[in-house]
Amino acid sequence: MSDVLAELSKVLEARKQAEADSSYVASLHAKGLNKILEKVGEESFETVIAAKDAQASGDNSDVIYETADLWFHSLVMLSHLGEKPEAVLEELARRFGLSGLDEKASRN
Ligand SMILES: N=c1c2ncn([C@@H]3O[C@H](COP(=O)(O)OP(=O)(O)OP(=O)(O)O)[C@@H](O)[C@H]3O)c2ncn1[C@@H]1O[C@H](COP(=O)(O)O)[C@@H](O)[C@H]1O
Repeated sequence: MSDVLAELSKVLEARKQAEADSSYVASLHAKGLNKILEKVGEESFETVIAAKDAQASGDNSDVIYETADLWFHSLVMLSHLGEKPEAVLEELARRFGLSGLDEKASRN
């Protein structure tokens, strides 16, 4: 796992015990899963818009910023559910070498 992801994961874990008025992450946990999912949905939408704008303008800076917001809120969601980012990385690692088309065919 990247150092950044590992470091952020540690901070997110610690924030589950923090006071809501001193931490944005703690305030999301205090508001509950629905609020966290609302943020994931909002950031997904903003990422899609930023990608369309990037295609038109040739400038990727906003799509990088919005993708960081999306990844961050997805990590808060996993943390709220008691999961670590390693679980997602392990799932991606499991898929190495498995073509998406072959995987889809195996389900049909
Ligand atoms: N990476 C992030 C991060 N990315 C985005 N955000 C926050 O996520 C929010 C994004 O929401 P929006 O863009 O919708 O802005 P908004 O309108 O203020 O949001 P709402 O009022 O709708 O909640 C902003 O408040 C950002 O500051 C983050 N907040 C925290 N982190 C990391 O989490 C750590 C712990 O943060 P605290 O819990 O606040 O100490 C920090 O040290 C950072 O490493």
